[in-house]
Amino acid sequence: MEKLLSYTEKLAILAVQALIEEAELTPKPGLVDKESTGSHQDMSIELMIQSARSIEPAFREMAKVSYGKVPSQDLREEIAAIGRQGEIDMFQATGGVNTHKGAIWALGLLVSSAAMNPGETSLDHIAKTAGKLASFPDRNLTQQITNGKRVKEKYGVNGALGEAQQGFPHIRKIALPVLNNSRSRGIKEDLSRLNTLIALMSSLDDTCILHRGGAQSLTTTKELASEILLLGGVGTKTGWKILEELSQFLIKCHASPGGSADLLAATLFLDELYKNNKSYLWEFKKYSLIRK
Ligand SMILES: CC(C)(COP(=O)(O)OP(=O)(O)OC[C@H]1O[C@@H](n2cnc3c(N)ncnc32)[C@H](O)[C@@H]1O)[C@@H](O)C(=O)NCCC(=O)NCCS
Ligand SMILES: Nc1ncnc2c1ncn2[C@@H]1O[C@H](COP(=O)(O)OP(=O)(O)OP(=O)(O)O)[C@@H](O)[C@H]1O
Repeated sequence: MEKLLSYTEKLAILAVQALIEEAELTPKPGLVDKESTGSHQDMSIELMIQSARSIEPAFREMAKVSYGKVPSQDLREEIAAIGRQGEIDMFQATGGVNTHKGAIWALGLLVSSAAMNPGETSLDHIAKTAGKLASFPDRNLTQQITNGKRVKEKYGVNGALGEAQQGFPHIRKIALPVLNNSRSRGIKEDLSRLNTLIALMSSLDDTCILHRGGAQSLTTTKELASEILLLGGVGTKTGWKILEELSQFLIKCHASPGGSADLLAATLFLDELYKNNKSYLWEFKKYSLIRK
């Protein structure tokens, strides 16, 4: 019982920590960071941190109800109800500002999956299990029109729901490989994380960008982000110059890569989870040996 509580509690702490680390990563184009509020007039770094902390009880609850289970319709509905309460807590903490709706969705599913698979070190498996859970229908879905729904229909993109249902391919195939590759090339941690965000932005059909800036903003964002990667990343002089251009561009069209920011936070969560689960397994083996 003690082990169960400490593992699920830890998942919630790791998720909040990932959100805070994403918010604090500076600079980030169009997003709230320690030096700028990007394209967001109603947010600040303090608000982002307050918001992240307000979601911890929801993550803890999601982890608790998911522990040792497998994806099912019942669990999908339980997690959705907790997620919706998490959104209410977030809006209460921020005075009605949407700081982390997309993040609650992505991280909530991944926290649930990590709890379903205690000690699992295959991040692929964790992301795909989260995808299976997200694929059960949301039978309590409200008819409320969201920005995401509006642009998904208009531009025919998958958005946050599709990304999750496919098992988070942008995290598995782009973000985690870029993060690890940047680190192994000796690039500083902050720049490695920034390269990861840029890689996500070069490919994601981010409904946040679409709804504020339209199709041309998304195309230009992807082009500039791809150019940074082709130039060797943000650590190069020319890559950094294009990063500045990308930031100015996003601010000019009031657009923000909120979906990529959510997936960066989710990537940082999985990266820490991997380290945690490796030592969790080791502790578990040690404990079994002592018992024997
Ligand atoms: C699926 C969600 C995100 C609603 O999505 P919708 O498309 O209606 O868009 P909405 O504009 O409300 O929010 C979308 C947010 O997702 C992020 N996002 C945008 N594009 C993408 C993308 N391509 N991939 C991932 N995330 C994205 C952004 O942060 C954006 O703000 C979610 O809020 C939801 O359905 N919640 C119900 C509660 C639930 O089921 N929770 C379960 C797990 S917590
Ligand atoms: N550092 C960050 N800065 C800004 N947004 C972030 C950050 N990290 C994550 N996000 C995500 O971006 C989303 C907010 O984007 P946005 O303000 O465009 O949403 P909206 O409420 O749909 O739009 P609008 O404010 O135009 O009505 C949040 O759901 C959140 O998950």
